[in-house]
Amino acid sequence: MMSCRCSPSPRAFLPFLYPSFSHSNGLAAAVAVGVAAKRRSSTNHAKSATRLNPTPDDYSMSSFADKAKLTVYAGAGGHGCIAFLKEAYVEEGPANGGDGGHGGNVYIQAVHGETSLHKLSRKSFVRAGRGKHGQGSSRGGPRGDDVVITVPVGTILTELSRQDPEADEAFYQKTRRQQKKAPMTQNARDREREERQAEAEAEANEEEDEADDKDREKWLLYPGVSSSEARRITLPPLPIRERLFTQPRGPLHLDLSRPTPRPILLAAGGIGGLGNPHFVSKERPRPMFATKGEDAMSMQIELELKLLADVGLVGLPNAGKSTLLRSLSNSRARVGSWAFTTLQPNIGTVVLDNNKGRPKVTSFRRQATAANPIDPYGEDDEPETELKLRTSFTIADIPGLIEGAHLDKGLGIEFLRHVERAGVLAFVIDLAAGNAVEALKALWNEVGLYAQMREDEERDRERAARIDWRAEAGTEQEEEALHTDEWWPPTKAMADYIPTPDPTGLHIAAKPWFVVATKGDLPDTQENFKELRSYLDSITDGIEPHPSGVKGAWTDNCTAIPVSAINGHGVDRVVHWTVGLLDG
Ligand SMILES: Nc1nc2c(ncn2[C@@H]2O[C@H](COP(=O)(O)OP(=O)(O)OP(=O)(O)O)[C@@H](O)[C@H]2O)c(=O)[nH]1
Ligand SMILES: [Mg+2]
Repeated sequence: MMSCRCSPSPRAFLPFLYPSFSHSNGLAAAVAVGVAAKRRSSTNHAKSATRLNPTPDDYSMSSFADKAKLTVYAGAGGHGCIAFLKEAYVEEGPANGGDGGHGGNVYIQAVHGETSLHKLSRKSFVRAGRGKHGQGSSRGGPRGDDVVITVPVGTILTELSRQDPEADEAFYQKTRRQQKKAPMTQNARDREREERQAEAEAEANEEEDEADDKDREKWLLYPGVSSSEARRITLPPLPIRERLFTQPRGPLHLDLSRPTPRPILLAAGGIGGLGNPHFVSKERPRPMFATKGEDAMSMQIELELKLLADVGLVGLPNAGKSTLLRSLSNSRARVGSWAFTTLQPNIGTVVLDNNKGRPKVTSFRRQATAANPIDPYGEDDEPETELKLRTSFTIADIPGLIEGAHLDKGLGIEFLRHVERAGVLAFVIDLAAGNAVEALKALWNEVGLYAQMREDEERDRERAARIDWRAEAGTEQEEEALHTDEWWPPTKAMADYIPTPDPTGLHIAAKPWFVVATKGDLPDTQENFKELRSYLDSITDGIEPHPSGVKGAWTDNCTAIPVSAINGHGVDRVVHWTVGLLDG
């Protein structure tokens, strides 16, 4: 049996959270001195294992991945069929080849319940089903199966590149038409030009042949047709057809920060080919050809998950973040008395009234109204919202930051992107591990540098998006397409649009924040706390600048809450304070 290493009374652990005990009670003071003598580090692993002071192997393992790169393939269309009715006494039956089925689509949907991209990160591609070929007796091929990629809420999709045979074809046809028009505008009197025209025509003829060959590739001929017969067959012009679903224009950038009620189309399936009955005419009662199905389009995408928690815990390694998360929620985050115990982010849910003694906190959150549930393309910046009673909030605990994290020291600052979207930041500072003010400044410095880096990246991305590579950009066709295409909002005319950049770092520094001064049970921490609190007061009063140095940052009410997470003391104040900040 394990010996009880717990102090019999909480007083010994709380020299300043409950200062009256340590001063009025001589015994408690003596115990506190004893504890101080035993303490080598600021950690507390000399106590018996409890839920808040677990053994390092008492944690729930979760597979977590926050990035995935995938190639998505839409389904290709099935080929049309060349068939004729065969019946007794009907010698040459009419054409009855069925059409090919359309290819399946690839969709993406953000859902609650998914928490990680780990399943997708193990895949390199996602493929929708291809349309089946048409068959005789006018049997059309069934459509290919659609695929829905489900991702956690908070995923950002960025399109890296795409191969779209239909867009390539449209581009090719367009350049062909332009080349055909060009000779007509030649000046007939200019001999030199005439010569060049002749040359151009010869070239054009060659190209025409090539084009014919290209068009021929899109046809299927009856297998019984010999090659000499095949050459003699005159094929009708290729029918102009549209995909069943309109392919959204690229490059896509979707911020799935809310659940999407319906899947969003990423890659539209190819069109199925036409069976031979479509080409029956007076002159050609038995067409020996059908069209092939369209090749599938493919797209390379990058998925990046930014966890969507209401509160983000930021702290140095070993500060006590995971213990705090455990004390606030049912989380089973790993706790250990060494740096970098936490290697992957943990999310915990704080239930506001769990009927287990936590005082009921009434809080309201804004959420999109049912009438205006989601705008997946981020066009609608200010969706209509309604107030809903908040029953819980979520906290993200991430690996500890060290000084120089922006230089990729420690685990780097990659994980900060998970707290970047949090409504409130809570800086967890170990009162027993050196000067708390210095620790807070160091943390804010790293957060500020990270914010700058992200803003630079974002600006580069926007700049790249401003270059419109499409062939039809700014032309009549584009205008037309914009009006007929209801699904996809018009692309922003970016060339003359220069976004006014936010002051550097402000998107994080503008968030409300507070400090959780933890390990308050350890002795000699009171002075440190006092200094921290007076520093925070002077920030609120405008005497000291914001610790990140960013101008215009949030300094409305900077405070520090002393807690002893390991004993669960003071954590209710953290809940109340957080809710106050979240409600704004
Ligand atoms: N005395 C005391 N010890 C604490 C308290 N909170 C955490 N600890 C101890 O501090 C050590 C580190 O705690 P963790 O919660 O793992 O710290 P962390 O910030 O998550 O660490 P990393 O994940 O490595 O960044 C553990 O040994 C805890 O038992 C506290 O309030 N009082
Ligand atoms: Mg941890």
